[in-house]
Order: sequence, then structure tokens, then C-alpha cells
Amino acid sequence: MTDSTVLSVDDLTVTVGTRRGPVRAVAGVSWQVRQGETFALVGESGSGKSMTLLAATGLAPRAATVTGRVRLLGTELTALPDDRRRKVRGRHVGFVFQDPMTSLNPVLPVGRQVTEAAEEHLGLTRRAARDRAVELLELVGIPSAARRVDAYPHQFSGGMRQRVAIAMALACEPDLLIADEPTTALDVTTQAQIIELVADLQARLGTAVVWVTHDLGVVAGIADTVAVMYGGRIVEQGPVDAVFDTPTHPYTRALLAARPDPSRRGEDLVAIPGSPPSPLDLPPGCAFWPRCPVRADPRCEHELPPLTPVGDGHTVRTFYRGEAG
Ligand SMILES: Nc1ncnc2c1ncn2[C@@H]1O[C@H](COP(=O)(O)OP(=O)(O)OP(=O)(O)O)[C@@H](O)[C@H]1O
Repeated sequence: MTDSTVLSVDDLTVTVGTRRGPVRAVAGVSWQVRQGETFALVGESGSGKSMTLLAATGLAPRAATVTGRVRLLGTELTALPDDRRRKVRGRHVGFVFQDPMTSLNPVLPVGRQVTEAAEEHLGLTRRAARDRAVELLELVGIPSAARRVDAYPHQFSGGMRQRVAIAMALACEPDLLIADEPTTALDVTTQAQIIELVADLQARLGTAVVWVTHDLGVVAGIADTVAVMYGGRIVEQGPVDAVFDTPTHPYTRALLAARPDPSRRGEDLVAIPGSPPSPLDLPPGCAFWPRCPVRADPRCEHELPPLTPVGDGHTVRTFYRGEAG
């Protein structure tokens, strides 16, 4: 861990007790994000992206057992009692979710909501909080912010509501912004505006960003580092250029092949045949084996491949070492 490390996740495992038995949602996941860096977590639905972030920030459901170590700005979050962890998280981490209404209260004016956390964590007075709310709404590009500070969430469009949610997430000047599929529910133009807004704010404020997405196009555009998750594990991780230029895990290669590419408009997409594994019934070896078009090594079926370095900061969990790229 270097001095500029904001969040460091070490061997994180999350098992959720369900009526059908324990579900191992996340298994032995490790990664770090540094100041000003954008770290992208990608993978199909159910691969464990959201649970990784919830557990890393102490928000896993009650039924979950979390092991491993998480440090935020050098403080070991996993060792803190709940109330202290809540305080540290509230002060240093901002969250933006897919649906802005997850964070917004429909019956409170947006200005009050934007600075509620700042009032608690930074001790702002009501008057200073209102000024700060206007400032934050201007920062995220809400037109006529001074007037709209008293408006309610339903008086904003979806894209504007997401801007309000971003303003709210930034109110305590967090060191880390967690953006969990914040553009999925928006139309393409608004998506691009929100992505640009976060990148611009990050450049100005130096915030570290963890961006959860299914969209590899977004990753290519904004991330410095990417981790690809499958069946609760990171199967490939590294600098975005390295992972995109020389993808090594057959799953990463399949995801990249399936991605819509504007330069290949008109061509059929290659969907990955089959569906992700049930976390109740994970294969003993590589979780991608049942869908893998390569099946390069007989060990893949029964033996979990170790995470192996294949380049500078680029690691992969596969026995496959075939032609890359
Ligand atoms: N509260 C819960 N109780 C039981 N199992 C859960 C719970 N939340 C998530 N899971 C299981 O944990 C696994 C990982 O879920 P998670 O939401 O982290 O995936 P994801 O990659 O974020 O998917 P998506 O892209 O759809 O949000 C899934 O198999 C899911 O069924």
C-alpha cells in the first residue's frame, strides 16, 4: 500500500446465508485504488461487483459473513465498530447508484438533502449548508441552482436527478466516490454527460473513483485500472490498456468480443453462450469452465487456477497462456 492509496481491499470474501444454503458471493478479492485514480469493476450480472463494494464499505447485508481486510486512508475499516465505521464512511466515501431515487428522499427539497450529510459530518449550520447546496448544484451543472435548491426530486429529469445524487455524494468532499452503474438507467446522451461530469469533477477534486459497470466502452473511456469479475472472483486485473490490448482470460476475451464497437457497426455481436454460474453451485475449478470456448488445460475443470502475473500490474486467474489480444 502506498501513501496515495485511498482504499485497499485484501482477500475479501462474502458469504450470504440464504434459505437454500450459503451463497459465496465474493471469494478472495484484492484490489486497491489510489488518489485520483479510476478503478473499474466489470462483469456480468451476479458476478459479485456490488457485494464487493458493499462489503468493502461495511454495508453488506446482515445475513452476510465478511472476511478479509479493508483499509480506507490507512484506517482498517474491518476492525472498527459499526458506529465508527459509519462515521468514517460518511465522511470519506460518496455513493452514486443506478437509480438516483435510492439516495433521494421524494418529500424533501433537494438542497436540504444535498447537504444533510455535510451538516452531520462537517458541522455546517443550516444557512451555510444552503449556500453550500447551491454551490454543489452549480458544480454538477444544475441550471439556475439558486432557484432550484428548493425544488423536489420529481421536478427534475432522470439525468438531472443523477446530477443531484452526485452533488449529494460530493457534499463532504469525499476521498472516494463509488459509482455503481450510475448511467445504466439513462439515455445515451445523458449517460455521456454524466460520465463526462464525473471525470471532470475527479480531475478538479482529485477524488478516487470506483466505477461498477457492465459496459466495457465506459471502462475504456474513463478507467485507469480494471478488474474483471466472474463467479465472485477477480479473473483478470490490470491497467486498462494492458487488459484491453492483451486480454488473457477467456472470459475477458469473450466479454471484449461481445462488446458493441462503434467501428464494427452493422456486424453481429458475439454473445457469450450459456449463463453465469449459480453461486449455490459453483464449479470446483475455473467458474467459467462450463462456458469456456477454449478449455485449454485439463486442470481448468477441477482445479482453481492461481492468480498469476502476466505483465506489469496485470494478473490473471487462468491456466490458459495462449495467444493474447
Ligand atoms: N442479499 C442477498 N442475499 C443473498 N444473496 C445475495 C444477496 N445479494 C446478492 N446476492 C448474491 O450474490 C451474488 C453477487 O451479487 P452482486 O449483486 O454483487 O452481483 P453484481 O455483479 O453486482 O450484479 P449486477 O450487475 O446485477 O448488480 C449474486 O449471485 C447474488 O444472487
